[in-house]
Parts: sequence; structure tokens; C-alpha cells
Amino acid sequence: MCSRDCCSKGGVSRTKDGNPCERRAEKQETDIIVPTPQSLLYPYEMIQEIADFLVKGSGIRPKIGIICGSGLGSLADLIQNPKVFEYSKIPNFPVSTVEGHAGKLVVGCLEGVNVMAMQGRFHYYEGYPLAKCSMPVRVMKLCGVEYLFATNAAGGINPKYAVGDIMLMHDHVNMLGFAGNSPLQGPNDPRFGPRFPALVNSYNKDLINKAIDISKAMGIESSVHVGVYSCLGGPTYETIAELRALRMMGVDAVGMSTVHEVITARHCDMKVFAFSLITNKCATEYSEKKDEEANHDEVMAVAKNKQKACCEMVSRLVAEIQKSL
Ligand SMILES: O=P(O)(O)O[C@H]1O[C@H](CO)[C@@H](O)[C@H]1O
Ligand SMILES: Nc1nc2[nH]cnc2c(=O)[nH]1
Repeated sequence: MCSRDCCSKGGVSRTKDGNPCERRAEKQETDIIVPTPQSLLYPYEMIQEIADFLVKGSGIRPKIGIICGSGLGSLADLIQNPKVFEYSKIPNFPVSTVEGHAGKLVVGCLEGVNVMAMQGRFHYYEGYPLAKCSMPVRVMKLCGVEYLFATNAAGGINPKYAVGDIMLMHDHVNMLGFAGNSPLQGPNDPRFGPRFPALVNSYNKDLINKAIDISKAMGIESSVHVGVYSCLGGPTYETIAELRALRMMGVDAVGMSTVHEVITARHCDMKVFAFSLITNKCATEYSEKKDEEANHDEVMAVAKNKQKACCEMVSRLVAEIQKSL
């Protein structure tokens, strides 16, 4: 209420005698905030600056970029001669706020290939716009990265999936996109990619086939699936009705990440490989059992338990790529 003792009726501030309050009208005009389109948050030059900082600081131009999912930070521990950058020390970089996401960028060598790994990703529910969540993918691109490996912890909706299984992503359903949200929203910078990128064939078939062969060589093929992931905004886990709806849409696993990173990577023509570690089974029947409710401690515990297999999958696939370089 303004100091002239106004009240608000029908969205219009009025003085006690019913006349519109001029002071409030003036204030409203100056208070209008025009949101910055997502794509303008990190202009090309700023991304280039971050990439230059990392390439100069590490002396390395990575070919493969790895994003470690919740509890899967040990993927970055595979890297030899690592140069570690705390996110807080990288200019214009956001900070990680989620448990299981250390907030470090590790650059070095894996299976003879220069790689860069994010120990900690950014999620929409942390309050970051999608373009900010996936900004590091563009940094990777300008550092020289050609392949994105995105990993995540996810809930298994497909009834055939068990906790601890791995789902190789071959497609996604972009629920945030259905609601009109995209990391590419706003003016397009063609130095990154086209205005209207196609997303069919986003997940590289050759890499999926190689990963299937690797799972056979590791003797874990019965717990490795190929399926569809969907990203919701979070931070809530899903209701039973939502899980049923997702299943009807053909979704096999659900999480709160990855899709915007894949969109950003495909926009700038990176080859994408992604997998979900199934950390919990999503209930699709109503029940009052507490142990059927998803929780982040369980997600982290399962990820830690299964990190060895995930690490082996990643390093073997990097070794396969190395053969073709
Ligand atoms: O997708 P990642 O980062 O692996 O994490 C998943 O696990 C967290 C919920 O337990 C959410 O952040 C969800 O997205
Ligand atoms: N949205 C969502 N994210 C997850 N991350 C790990 N498990 C889950 C889950 O069940 N739902």
C-alpha cells in the first residue's frame, strides 16, 4: 500500500475516495521487468572466454565431454593427469547446489583421449534457466569437444527395469519443451547452430551399438536396456498419475536433467551418447508403503553401488572412440 493510504480494487490501486492512485500507477510503469530471452544469458563471446580459460589453464583441447549424473562423480576419477577446476573459480560459471554433484570440472586423459568431465550438473529446479543449465555443453564445444557423454540417475518406469540396471538412451520425451521451455529459446546465434534443429537421431546409433557390445563383453547385457528418457522440472518426484501418463507416452525412465543438455549438444552438432542408471523403481500402483517412495539418499546409494559398472562402460566406450580417431 502506498503512503497515500490507497487500496487495490480489481488490480487497480485507488485512493480512499475511489480515484486511481497516480503514484502507484507511476511505480507500476517503472517496475515492468522484461525477461531476458534464455539464449542471451550467455552470448557466444562469454562462452568463448570460459572455454579459453579452461583450455589455457589445462593445456588440453578435449574431444569428449562427460557429464556425471547424481552419485556418478567417480566417472571423472578415471581421468589421468587431471587438471581440476572448481566451478566457483571458473569465470561466469554457476555453482552446484545438489548433493552428489561436487561442482568440479576435470580435464585430462582417458584411454588415450583428451576428455573433460563435469562432476556436477545444473538442474532447472535449482533455479537456473535451461540455457544456464546446459551452458557448459557450449563451453565444451568451444573447447573442441565432439562427443557428449551424458549420464544420469533416473527412476525406472518400464516394469522390466530393475534397480541398478542401465538404460542406454535412444530417445527422449521433452516435457519441459511441451510446456514451451527450451534452452534455445530467444534469438539464435548461428555460430552455435541452426534456428530449427532436428532432433530425430539425436542419440548416436553407432555409439549405442558399441555400448551394447561392451555390455556383452562385461557380462551385464541382461541388465542393460535401450529406452526412452523423460525430463521433468522437479524437484518433486512424480505422482502415480504422472508416472502412468509417462508410461502411456512410451517413457521408460524419468529424471530431471539431460534433455536440455542433449538439445544444446545436437544444436551445435555434437555426437551424443547418454545413459540412465536406474536408481529406483517408480510405483504405478497406489500404496501407502513408504519404501515405494523415491528419495535422493536411495538414488545416491544405488549410484555409488553401481559406479564401477558405469565407469567401465564409459572407459570402454572412450577406448572404442579412440580407435576411430
Ligand atoms: O539427473 P541427475 O543429475 O543424475 O539427478 C537425478 O537425481 C536427482 C533426484 O534424486 C535429480 O537431480 C535427478 O535429475
Ligand atoms: N524425476 C525423477 N528423477 C529421478 N532421479 C532419480 N530417480 C528419479 C525419479 O524417480 N524421478
